[in-house]
This record gives sequence, C-alpha cells and structure tokens, in this order.
Amino acid sequence: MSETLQNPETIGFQAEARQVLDLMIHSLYSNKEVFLRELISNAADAAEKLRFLALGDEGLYEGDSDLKIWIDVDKNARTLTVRDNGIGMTRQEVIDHIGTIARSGTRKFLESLTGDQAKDSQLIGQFGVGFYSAFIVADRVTLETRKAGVPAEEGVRWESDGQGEYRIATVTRPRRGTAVTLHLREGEDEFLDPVRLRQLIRKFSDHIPIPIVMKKENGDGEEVVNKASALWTRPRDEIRPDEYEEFYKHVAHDFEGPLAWLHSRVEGASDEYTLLLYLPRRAPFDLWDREPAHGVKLYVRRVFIMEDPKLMPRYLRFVRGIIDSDSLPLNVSREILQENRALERIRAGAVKKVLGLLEDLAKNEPDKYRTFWEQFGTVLKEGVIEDPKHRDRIARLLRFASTRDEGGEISLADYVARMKEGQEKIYYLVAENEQAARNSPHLEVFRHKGIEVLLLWEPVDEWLVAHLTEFEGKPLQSVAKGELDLGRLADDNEKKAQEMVAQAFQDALDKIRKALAGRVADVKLSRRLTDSPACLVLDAYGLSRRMESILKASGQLVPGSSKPILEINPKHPLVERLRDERDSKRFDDLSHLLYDQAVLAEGGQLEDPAAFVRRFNALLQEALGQKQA
Ligand SMILES: Nc1ncnc2c1ncn2[C@@H]1O[C@H](COP(=O)(O)OP(=O)(O)OP(=O)(O)O)[C@@H](O)[C@H]1O
Repeated sequence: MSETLQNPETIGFQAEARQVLDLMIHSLYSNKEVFLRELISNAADAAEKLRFLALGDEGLYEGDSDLKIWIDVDKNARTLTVRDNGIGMTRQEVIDHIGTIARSGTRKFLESLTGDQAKDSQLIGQFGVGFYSAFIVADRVTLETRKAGVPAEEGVRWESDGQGEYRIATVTRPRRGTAVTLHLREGEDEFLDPVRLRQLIRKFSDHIPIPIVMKKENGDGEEVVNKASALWTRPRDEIRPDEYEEFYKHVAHDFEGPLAWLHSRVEGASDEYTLLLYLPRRAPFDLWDREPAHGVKLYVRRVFIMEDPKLMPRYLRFVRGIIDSDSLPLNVSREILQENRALERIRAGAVKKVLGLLEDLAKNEPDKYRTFWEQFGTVLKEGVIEDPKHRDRIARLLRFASTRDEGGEISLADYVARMKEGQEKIYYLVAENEQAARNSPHLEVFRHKGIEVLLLWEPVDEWLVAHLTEFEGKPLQSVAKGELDLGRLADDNEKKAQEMVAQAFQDALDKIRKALAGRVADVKLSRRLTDSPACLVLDAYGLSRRMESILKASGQLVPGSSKPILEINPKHPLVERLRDERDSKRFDDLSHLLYDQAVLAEGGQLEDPAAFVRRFNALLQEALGQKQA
C-alpha cells in the first residue's frame, strides 16, 4: 500500500458506537466465526447489486462481468481478506454505511440489554451485527473500495481499530469492488488456516449464489469453494434444514435461525415463480418504523432486482426471503414494478402461501405458533383492517386473552365452540391495559352468568373490532357499549325485579343527572354490575375514550366527543346510601365520586383530579370522625 493518500480525515464514531462494538465483541465471542458469514454476505449483496445495475448499463462491468468473492490469507502479515468485484462504495457511502454503527434504534437497543450474555447475544444478533463483527477477531480492519463506473483515482481506504474513530482517505484503486482486510487479534490464527476457512465457508455460505474462491492447497491456481447455485432453484427434498437456515441468516441479516419457512414453485397459467419465504423467530427492532430497512428480495430469473418491504403487505412485513419470477421482464425499474400486474399476481400468491404457512403452524405446531403470535400477533391484527379479502382467514389466526384464559391463546373458533346455550354474540372488552381489562366492572354480570368475554388492550384493537364485526355469523359485541343485550341469556325474573327497583330510584337518577350535567350523556340503573357501584358505558356507535385519545395523540381532529352514560348499581350499599341522602351538597359530592371512580376503574384519566381528592377526603374525614365519635 504505497500509494499516496489524499484528503485523509479522522472521524469519530457516534457516542453509542463504542458500546455496541464492545458488547458485540464480548457477547458474540463464543460464535466468533460469524464474522466470515457477515462479510461474505455483504460481498454477495454487492455483487448482486452490480449485476442488476449492469442490466441497464453494461459499462459498469468495466470489461469484467465474472462476479466473484475471494478469500485470501497472508500468514506472515496475519491478515485475512474478503474481497469482491461487486458494486463498491464512494467515499460518502463508506462514511454513511460503514462509519455508522449506531443507527436508528441503537439507544433503545442498549436500554433493552439485560447484562445476561446469552440473552444479549441474541439481542445483538437481532440488532444486526454486519460489518462490525470483523472486530470480534480483528484489532484493526482496513477496507478498500472503489465504486463501479467511477475513475480509479476515486478509490477509498477506511481503517479503524474499533476504538472510537476511523481514518478515511482517497486512494487509487484500479479494481472495482471492495476488499475488507482483518488484522487478526492474538490467538485467532485459526482464521489463517485454509482448511478451517473452507470448512466455515461450506457451513455458512454454501448457498451464496456467487462463487467464493480460494487459492488451491497446492498453490496451483484458484478453486471455487461453495456450491454457488441459488438455493431456491434446487429441489426441496435435496435441501437440508440447516441449508435453509443458513440461507435465511444471509437474506434476513439475522443472527438467529428462522421460526419456519415455505419453499414453493408456482406454475400458473401466466406466471411462474419460486417463493422461499421465512418467518423470523424474533421481531426486528424496526418492526414499528415507517420505513423498515429490510423486506423480501425480488429476483428475476436468478438476478437480484431489489429488496423491498412493499413486496409484502404491511401486516406481513416481518416476512423475509426471496421471490424469484420467471415471467417478469429483466429490465424492470422500481417504478414500473410498483404497478406491474404480473407482480401483483405474484404478491397475491405469496400472501396466500404465507397465510397457509401460518394456518399450518397454528394447527400442527402450536408451540411455534405461540412464539409467532407473541412476536408478530400485533402486526397480523392489522391484516383484518388492511386486507378485507382475507379477513376471515386472518380472523381465524387471531389469538385473544379472555376471562377464562390467562394465557392469551383463545382463537375465535375456540370461543365460539364453547359459547353458552342461547348465547348469540361474541362478547369482548377493549381496555386501557391488561389490568384494567381483567378488573373491569363491565365484566361482572358476565362472570356472574359464566359467559366468556374476550379481553383486548392493544392500541390496534380498537381498529380491529371496528373492522371485525362478525365471525362465523356471530356478531362481535362490546360489553362496554350500548344497552346490555344478553339476548336469550337474559333472565325474565331479573327483568321484573329491575323494573321494581327502577321505580324506587327515579328521583335519585334525576338528581344525579343534574349533579353530573355536562359530564355524562345520561345516568341509568345498571344490569351489568354485581359488585362495583358504577361504570361508564358508551353509546352503541360512539368512539371509545381510548380511541378518542389515540386519535387526539395522532393529531387528528375528534368530532365533538361523545359523553358516556353512567350506570349505577342499585344493589350497592354506596348507591343505596346516595339514594337516601338528604344533604344536597353531599349528594352532589357522592355523585361526582361515583363518576370519577368509574373513570378510574377503566384506567382513564380524571379531568379534575384535585376536585376528586378534595371530595374524597371530605367524605373520608366525615367517616373517620363518625367512627371516633
Ligand atoms: N462488500 C461491500 N460492498 C459494497 N457495500 C458494502 C459492502 N459491505 C458493506 N457494504 C455497505 O455497508 C452497509 C452496512 O453493512 P453492514 O454489514 O454493517 O449492515 P447490513 O448488511 O446493511 O445489515 P445488517 O447489519 O443487518 O447485517 C451495507 O448495507 C452496504 O451498503
């Protein structure tokens, strides 16, 4: 390396980078050989990107279209080099892609660490180890690169010891592509051993569709070490599970193996394509980002075209893998693809297959399905809203918590199968959080009568139930909206008794309405409550409070918010006390307290907490005073 360095610059990593790097080195040390997979994976991606761009501009090949990855060792210098003749990088790209370890989500990632090495190593894998895994075995890494199609003088050299900064300079590089040289740490000599390297390449990178080349043992020329054929083109029964798993780690940039996969060749009337699609074991950090970094990769006749999260609908955005089409034109651009009919058909086919895979897991591998649901259930729920065509299939895949089940694993089919004699509806409750759901006063009558209620508390659930109005002909009914309608489950004797009580409470109801004017739409006697004194109920079509606050938080205008109905339990001693209260000030205070505690029981926020405390203390003092007297 004797060329002159131009424009040398020393640049510091971001604040969190050192931490991420230290952690990676420590937590991945027991799997240190993964660095090789990561570097080869990047080199293969670079080759595939060039192959695609060269479809439109042959000149990018600079006369060399034989794409390869070379692995070289220099025993004297104790270096290992992974080199490719792929797309290469400009100086700015090196700064942006290689100089940036800490990307979106880094802080969240660091906060999620537990200090437990085994757990943290899984987390860091999920975060994406990539290029920086080189520092597990190297105390200095040099990267030289030159972008395809730019002059040789615009090469770049990047070097770092991973200690907080890197140096970058412009160099002359006649060869296009990237070479990453690892200056191995003391004791890492196994990575200078060609036999060991061959073994690792076959284990991790056999399926890489680009030839990986090493010098022959006898020093006589080069040889290809891997199979170098696209895995998905091989017959299913000839592919071992570990080959599927290694391929997943490469396409998905995941450190852990997949949860499940499907490999299928579709030969339709007008399209032929192959799907190799995977479900990850764990949700990635950017699952909730608007623009996730990764998605499914599209190939046309084995040529990589693009990686696009939009190849799958949003509610299946966790799916990874490849779609390889025989029928799309090779010279497609991203824009054309967005509107391509054939691609639309392929996407529709892929969605069906993924739903099929999920159904299969749910039926035959419930443990795996449980893992899937824990990681991605919230995302799948969006499908009910987003994909009306498959609403029924998706509804069958949903899992819920219920008043009968602590584990959150009830399917709608389970629920329907154990509905009570005479029960016509699927009852559910959407609450602020799990506790508020489980302890909600709205459930009292249902518990009393032994009717199961599904419990929901995720933000997406409000939308879910707005779109999922029925399942197998059974309407879904909120237990917190509208008149309590138990249909044929209602008891005639109870109805009569209630009419009698209503008479006795007429005056009291009027007075409470007056006391709470402006806060509630109405005050009624409750048939839902057995233990609590009061609860709030919404108009059958009104927006729930929670939906209102979600809409407000997302900056949307909420039309004149609908006030709730206060339902009171005439059998509760406090309510009886209120009915007989003659002091109008105390009557008012008690009425407000009933309302406020109904809000609190829902997990809601009081509009005027100070007033609540004042009233509450006044009554408390009175009660205590009475006791002392
Ligand atoms: N050999 C290479 N040739 C060209 N570009 C490369 C090469 N290696 C890395 N890059 C660029 O640097 C980026 C970062 O690589 P890195 O391995 O750190 O992360 P990644 O592969 O994007 O994702 P992950 O961290 O999830 O594996 C790549 O996305 C690519 O743009």
